[in-house]
Amino acid sequence: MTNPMQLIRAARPHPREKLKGNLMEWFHWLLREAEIYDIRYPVKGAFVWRPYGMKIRRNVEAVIRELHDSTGHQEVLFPVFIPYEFFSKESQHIRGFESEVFWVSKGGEAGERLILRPTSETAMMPMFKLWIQDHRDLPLAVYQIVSVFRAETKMTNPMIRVREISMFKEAHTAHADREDAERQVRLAVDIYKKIFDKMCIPYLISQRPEWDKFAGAVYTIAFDTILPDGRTLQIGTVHYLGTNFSKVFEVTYLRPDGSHEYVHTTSYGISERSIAAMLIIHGDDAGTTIPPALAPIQAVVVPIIYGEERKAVMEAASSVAERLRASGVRVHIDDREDKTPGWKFYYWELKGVPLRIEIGKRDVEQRSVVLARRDTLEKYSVGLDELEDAVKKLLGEIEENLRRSAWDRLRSSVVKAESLEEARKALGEGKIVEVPWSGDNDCGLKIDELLQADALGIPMDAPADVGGGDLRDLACPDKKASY
Ligand SMILES: Nc1ncnc2c1ncn2[C@@H]1O[C@H](COS(=O)(=O)NC(=O)[C@@H](N)CS)[C@@H](O)[C@H]1O
Repeated sequence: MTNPMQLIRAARPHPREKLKGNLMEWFHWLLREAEIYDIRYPVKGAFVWRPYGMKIRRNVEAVIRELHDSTGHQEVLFPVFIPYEFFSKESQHIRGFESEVFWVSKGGEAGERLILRPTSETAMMPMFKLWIQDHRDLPLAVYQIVSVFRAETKMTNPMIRVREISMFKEAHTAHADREDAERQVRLAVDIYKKIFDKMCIPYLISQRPEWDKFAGAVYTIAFDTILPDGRTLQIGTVHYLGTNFSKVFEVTYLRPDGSHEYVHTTSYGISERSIAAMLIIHGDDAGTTIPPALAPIQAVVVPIIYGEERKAVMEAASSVAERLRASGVRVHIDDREDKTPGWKFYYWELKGVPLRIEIGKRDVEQRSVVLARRDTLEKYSVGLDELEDAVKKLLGEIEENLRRSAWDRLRSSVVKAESLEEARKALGEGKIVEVPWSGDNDCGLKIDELLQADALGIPMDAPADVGGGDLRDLACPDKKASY
């Protein structure tokens, strides 16, 4: 049998030059031109999801729901209003969010002070108190995918830093003790790895330093990715909250020995920022490539028609689309008569459709089709008999290539430094630098200051006490000869 797939155009991926210029200018161009999201809505930090964007978002939500529903989480829906007296109970939490809450200024009962949830720990705790009586009610794990509201003081940025976070998946869990709560933390980290792996987003996992953890948390584990301009983006966080919230909300459970104990809680969140990361990381000068698992259209059929053979070509195109649909591929035929094939190629590349199927008169005669990959731009000629297998094989290769090349780029952005000079040089080259740290906070802050950089935290694949290396005194030069 002849090789079912003949390579007819070698790989020559689109350049990524425009992303290196002004990344956010490119990103806003993509959102507008690919009709994903409209940033013209006249409220600061609030934006519109257009139909194509909504389809991408629903696919991401489906992955998030599946991974939560299959690991013991129950989906709930809480009110958007939180009484201020609830919100202000946990001192660290209120300090961390006070300046960012939206207030309901009218419509509440006389004197009732309501805020719009910035996150829902203080909305859920009073209900956990009602739902949890004894150890048999634990562990409790709920999640919701809702809008939350933060009057971000920093500059807002479409889909990345918004004031109505409209795809905020927040999970909240309660446990009998720290050990079980930390089991949940490890489960949450694993769920986030799976979500980002599906989105082909590479990540660094670190435990945030004390001075940069979530307000009210005992500790925060964060997923960061690295954008083409070298900036890091926090795309998900997992918090162990200890009994900080259960104490102030008096959420206890009856133990078998008759004593009452405070529950230990966790919370973990991800938002539309992860979709922004996916679109940017797989972006290029012609648009983006949406990983097949999340692509609203996985294969777009473009009939190549010049003149009278329209009927034969369109019949072949419909038959190819039907066969692929029947095999579970999300496929679309672009049969617009007022657009040329070239225009259509550009249009669907912009929207990130991972695979294009071209069918012309010659293909009909030879009973073959042309498959064009969006990521490498390679083109193959495939016999109709091999259609479904070839399409599925290529979609798998595209996903694998997107993931691997994104990880390669991330790994090449992180270097270890053994001296202050090395660290400074690497930072100057836009790298992420890993330096040994004693774990002492003052030292950590001093390292930030000396290097004029913000610490992401302790790499999670390293033990918590990352001490070691002679840079541990870096931040405390008075204790040691300076460099
Ligand atoms: N203004 C924002 N716009 C878009 N995404 C945001 C914004 N603020 C936070 N996020 C995303 O939401 C995730 C969770 O937010 S958080 O503040 O870190 N954590 C919480 O709110 C916890 N209650 C867990 S649900 C962050 O990791 C970040 O990826």
